[in-house]
Amino acid sequence: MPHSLRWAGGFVRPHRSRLAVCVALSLAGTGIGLAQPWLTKRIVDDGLTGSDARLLVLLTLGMLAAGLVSTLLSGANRLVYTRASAGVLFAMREHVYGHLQTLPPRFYARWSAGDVLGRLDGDLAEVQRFAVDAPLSALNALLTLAGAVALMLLIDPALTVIAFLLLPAQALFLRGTRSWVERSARALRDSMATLTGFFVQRLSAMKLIQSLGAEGQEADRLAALDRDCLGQLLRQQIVGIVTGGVPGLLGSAGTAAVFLWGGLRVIDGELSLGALIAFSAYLGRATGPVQGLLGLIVGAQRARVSLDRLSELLSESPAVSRPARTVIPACRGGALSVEGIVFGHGPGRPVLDGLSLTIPAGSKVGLLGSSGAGKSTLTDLLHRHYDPERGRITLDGVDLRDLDPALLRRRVAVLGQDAPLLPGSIADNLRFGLTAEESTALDRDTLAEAVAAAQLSGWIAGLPRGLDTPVGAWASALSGGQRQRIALARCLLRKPDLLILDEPVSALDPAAAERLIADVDRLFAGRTRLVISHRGEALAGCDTVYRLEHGRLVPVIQPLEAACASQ
Ligand SMILES: Nc1ncnc2c1ncn2[C@@H]1O[C@H](COP(=O)(O)OP(=O)(O)OP(=O)(O)O)[C@@H](O)[C@H]1O
Repeated sequence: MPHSLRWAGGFVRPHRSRLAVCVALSLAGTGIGLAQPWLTKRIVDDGLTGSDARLLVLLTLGMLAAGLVSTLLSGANRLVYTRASAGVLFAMREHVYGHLQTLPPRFYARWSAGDVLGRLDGDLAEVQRFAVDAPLSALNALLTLAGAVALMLLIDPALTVIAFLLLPAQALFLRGTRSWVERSARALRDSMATLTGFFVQRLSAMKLIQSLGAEGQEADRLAALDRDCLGQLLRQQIVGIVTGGVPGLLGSAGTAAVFLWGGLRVIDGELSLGALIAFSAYLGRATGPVQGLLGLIVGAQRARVSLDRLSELLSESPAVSRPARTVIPACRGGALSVEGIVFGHGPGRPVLDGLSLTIPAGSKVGLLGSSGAGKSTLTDLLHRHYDPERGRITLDGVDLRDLDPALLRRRVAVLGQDAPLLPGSIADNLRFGLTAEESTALDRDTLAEAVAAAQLSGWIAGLPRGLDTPVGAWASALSGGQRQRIALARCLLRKPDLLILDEPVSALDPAAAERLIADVDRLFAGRTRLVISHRGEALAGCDTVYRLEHGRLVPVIQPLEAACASQ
């Protein structure tokens, strides 16, 4: 927790001056607010009782002016506060998203999108609220309380002691409910994350749900999740009612005691009526800050749960580290050398076990392997999502560990089987990943050339907005072949030294597959290519073909058709 609080504090610090302005504005507002009961006392005791009409007018005008200034101050305060608190939230979110971008595919295989989203959204907001609001509210409450208590002491010290006699009991009660509050907050957060996860998964699998006629079951599943979430919400409300209600009741008991004791003293003539009215008004002013301070105890307990949930996300570490000093390769031919690498997804279970592979610059090498043999794992290592446990991989003679990962991924392009696109236009997808300068330098003619080379010109010419046609949120309006070809054009624009084709034709019919491979061979002729596929047509024309077996590569010497058929 202290570590997590320090983490949250780091985002609040840059907004210190804005928050100080908020404190100053709210203190000024509080000061003006505190003058009001005093004005009331003067109106009752001096204006009314003393029958002084001129003083009465002056005091009521003073009250009006105080109200106006207080409204202006509170408006300005809200604007400055929103700027600071939104700034903190966005900075925290950018930090967590930045961290998520460093995590390996293994993380995304293990964590559900809903769970990550729940932490990125609800938990971050909870922490931000607490990190910004707690110090402000505590300071505000303490100062308001100090002002109100000072004035209450001035009016009647004994009555002040009576008013706050039950305060320790209120604080002790809230400390005692801590684990209950934390359990209910965590259960609610988990339940909401499950609901978010449900929508994320189901929306992307809607076609499958419809094709399997599973709409009814899915509606039932959602209703069950809703019921669980409702149960947690009600539980949270009960926690809120109890943790707010019991201290509130104790506070009311204090107020009742003030009226009883103070009233008796007014009857005995030991206290003026105006003094009791002013005292009770200050007590009213003090009740808010007291409840606010007590509420902070519960807020801290809830924020602790969210901080813990965020810490779990932030403690996930990247699988690879950036080199202390990056090496710039002397040449850029795309020669690849894999030297006896060992790698597994869990301890003692190597997927690649002493695998070696040499691809001379400019050659085309094929790779066969049954499902689960480790082909995608090898691709992930070549793109440095992971480092081998033993052995090394070099590109143009430089260990991948010594290359800037961003530069490596520019030089090694992967054309995978599902070619995902991002929301935006076709042109946006083609430019995706280029730096701002590269993107600006990329004119429409170059884009059109890449599109023509990837055999997309005819299709794009028929689209109403050409290259600016949006591909849709999940690009589901495009065929697998169209997505593949957009991805191919994108690869072309990046001019990689090594192109890895990981099951590039699995979504295509044989004729389309043959055309795509012929186009790749034409467009990337002379560049280094590693083609991973079960299909003979993808491996045709390879200089060498290997089979991945038991974590190692063996050269395929039999004819390709026979080798593919045996997969
Ligand atoms: N994130 C992961 N965590 C644990 N095990 C994993 C993970 N990713 C892959 N594996 C396991 O590693 C082995 C190799 O998987 P990989 O995806 O590399 O195989 P593949 O040859 O590409 O298979 P396919 O042709 O079916 O895509 C499999 O047994 C797989 O279950």
